[in-house]
Amino acid sequence: MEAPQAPKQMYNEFTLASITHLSSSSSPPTLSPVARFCSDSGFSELRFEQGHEPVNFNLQKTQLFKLGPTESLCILEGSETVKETIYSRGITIQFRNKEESTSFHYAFDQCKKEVNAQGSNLPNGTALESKSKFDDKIEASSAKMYFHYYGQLLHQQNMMQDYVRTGSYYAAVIENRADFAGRVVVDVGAGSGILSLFAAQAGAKHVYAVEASEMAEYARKLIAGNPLLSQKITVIKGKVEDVELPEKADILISEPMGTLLINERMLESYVIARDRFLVPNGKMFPTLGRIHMAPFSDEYLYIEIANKALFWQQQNYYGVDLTALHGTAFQGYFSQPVVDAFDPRLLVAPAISHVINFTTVKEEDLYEINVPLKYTSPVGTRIHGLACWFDVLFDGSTVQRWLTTAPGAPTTHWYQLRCVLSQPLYVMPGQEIVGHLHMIAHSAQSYTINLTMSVKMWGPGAEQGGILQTSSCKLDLKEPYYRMSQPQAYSLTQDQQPQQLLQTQVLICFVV
Ligand SMILES: C[S@@+](CC[C@H](N)C(=O)[O-])C[C@H]1O[C@@H](n2cnc3c(N)ncnc32)[C@H](O)[C@@H]1O
Repeated sequence: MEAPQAPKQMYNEFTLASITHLSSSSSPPTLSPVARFCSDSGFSELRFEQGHEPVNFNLQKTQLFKLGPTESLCILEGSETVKETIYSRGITIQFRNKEESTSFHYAFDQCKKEVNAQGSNLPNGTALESKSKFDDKIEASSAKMYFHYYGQLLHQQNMMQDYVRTGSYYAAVIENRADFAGRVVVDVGAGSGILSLFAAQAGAKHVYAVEASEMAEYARKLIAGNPLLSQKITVIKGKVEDVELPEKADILISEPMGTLLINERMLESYVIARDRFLVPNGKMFPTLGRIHMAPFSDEYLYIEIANKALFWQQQNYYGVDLTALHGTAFQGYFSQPVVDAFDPRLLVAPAISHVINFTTVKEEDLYEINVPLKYTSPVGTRIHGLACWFDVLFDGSTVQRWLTTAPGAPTTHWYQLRCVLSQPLYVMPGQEIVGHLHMIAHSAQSYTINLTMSVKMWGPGAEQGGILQTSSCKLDLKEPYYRMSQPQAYSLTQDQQPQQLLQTQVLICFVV
């Protein structure tokens, strides 16, 4: 067969013999319509012009089939939704001759190739073509910023310099040599490659270090700089959702934890890597994670946040009354979770824990997490919200090791997180606090948090379960307020019973 002649110009115009819309096949075919490849609207389109009403087919979603030498069928997938049913649109094209048909098909294929090559770099920045499970659920702009961040050495250094974190990983690996020696390891999100190097030190047979960001190049360099270990490590640049590995892994190692454990949504990638690469009953380091939640009382923090909105209470800011925006600003400040290291004496009751077992959890289970809350306050105080932190377990065959981010424990770069209520709750000693912490994943690699806390009636009538006060807030885990103070000595004027609370905290953090 003769190779088709390239059309003189791409994005060409073709005069056709006729076109027929499949959805209105009873109407007579329109004569001498024009088909044009263009990108006027920012998308690459195939435009059919017939009279006044052009019909546009987005090339990303369009397929072209040959029905005969001069007849073709053009289908635009899923172009219309009627009552939740998705319909495609189709047009049969009659060409004036074989040559024009060939030329049109060639132009179509070339434009299609260009569109696919552009991928997520389309003019409006939207990724129309889903390439992987990751791209399906994560906004391209978020992923771009995320991997740009991790592609920089300074951010990898920041994590490596968290010695609580990195030291715990090192100890967990080296103390559990038996789990690594002679085994195939996959490092999920290898970053600088540091965990791969630990695994190689522990005698791994081979380590596949999978890293999606530009950091993969630095990891190669770092690993090559350690020749005794480098023979055993292969760096693979790509997302764990997409890459292929030559063999299955006996053990996965990863550091997929974000603020509150779940921020960044990397746990999902860890679970996908498990399903793609791990042998049945293979090990995962870390093995499980727990989110701990406890009510707290912190008058200073509350006032600090409320005061931020005071700016908007000015009635004469260069002659302008700002008060119309005070309410919005006030709510805005309370929609930011606070990240800092706080004194554990601020906790009002023992924590409740939500366990995520990485070896069994389904990826979808991480899309929405709902934790019922129930506490009894041992003291009378004002509750300002919910304090949260996490820990992970390395369930080694030799040693079980925990890495904790609890308040009062050595501070990590994750600190702790507090959801602050704009309406604090008053509790009496012995009163019950109930509520929910509801976390819903969003496409910017984080979660929307809905917190509701209620204080049940105390005293006569409490058996009826009446509710006195309810307070709730909605926060975006992606937009925290980094307060980052070191633990401070809090004065006893905050209605605290330090000794009792300290004991509570010790119980929560270290009895596992
Ligand atoms: C928290 S850092 C940990 C880096 C390194 N493992 C360490 O412990 O120092 C997470 C790393 O995983 C990478 N990453 C995140 N999601 C990924 C994915 N789906 N596929 C491959 N790498 C990913 C990030 O680019 C980042 O370098």
